[in-house]
Amino acid sequence: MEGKTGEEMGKTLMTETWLRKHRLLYVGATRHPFIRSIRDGNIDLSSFKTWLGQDYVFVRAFVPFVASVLSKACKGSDNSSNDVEVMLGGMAALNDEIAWFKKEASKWGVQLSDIVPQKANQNYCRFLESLMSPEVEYTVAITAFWAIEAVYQESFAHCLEDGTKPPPELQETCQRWGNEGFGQYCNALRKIADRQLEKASDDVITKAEVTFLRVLEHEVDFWNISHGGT
Ligand SMILES: Cc1ncc(CNC=O)c(N)n1
Repeated sequence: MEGKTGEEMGKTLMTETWLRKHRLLYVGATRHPFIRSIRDGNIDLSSFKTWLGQDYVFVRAFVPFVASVLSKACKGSDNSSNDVEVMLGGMAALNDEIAWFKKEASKWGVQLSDIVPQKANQNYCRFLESLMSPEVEYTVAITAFWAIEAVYQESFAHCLEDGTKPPPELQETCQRWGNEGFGQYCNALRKIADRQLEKASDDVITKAEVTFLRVLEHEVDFWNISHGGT
């Protein structure tokens, strides 16, 4: 064992522990009926349009959240230059994503300026705002960031697996979050979160775990919007 790092010895990282412990909720967030209906090709297109408009609102609120995590990274850790680069890549992708939402909305006849955020969306955005407070530790914020991205990555990658038949007009959506590059980006965020969690106090670890669970719950509620939730 001498000279080996924890990872080489197969030490279980915190995110792995949580994904096992909270498996049911994680599966609920990543295998939601909305995602299943895309994967199986029987999605009702009005649900898709609802999701599109609501997600645009969410993504706009997500940008300042990402900026706040990036700002915390600059202040904190010794590995900050790696962390900042990973997140800057995420910011660039968000710029592209907002342009994509506009293009997609016009394709589907969704008027983005008319979107009224639904209750679950408002709650999720308010939660993001609470995480932007300077009192929220970098470790807690990066855990939330990873979880938010990972849910979308895993959900849409699921729609691209062999034997699935997402409608051709939704392929691009699935690719956007289900592609390999986005998967690698999520892994990079996860590594940062695990590294931070390894050196965190019990108190911060507990806060991060609660935050992780809140993200999963908000994601489930968000998917529910497209199925007529409010
Ligand atoms: C509700 C929700 N969660 C996560 C994402 C993925 N992050 C950025 O696009 C998203 N677009 N929407």
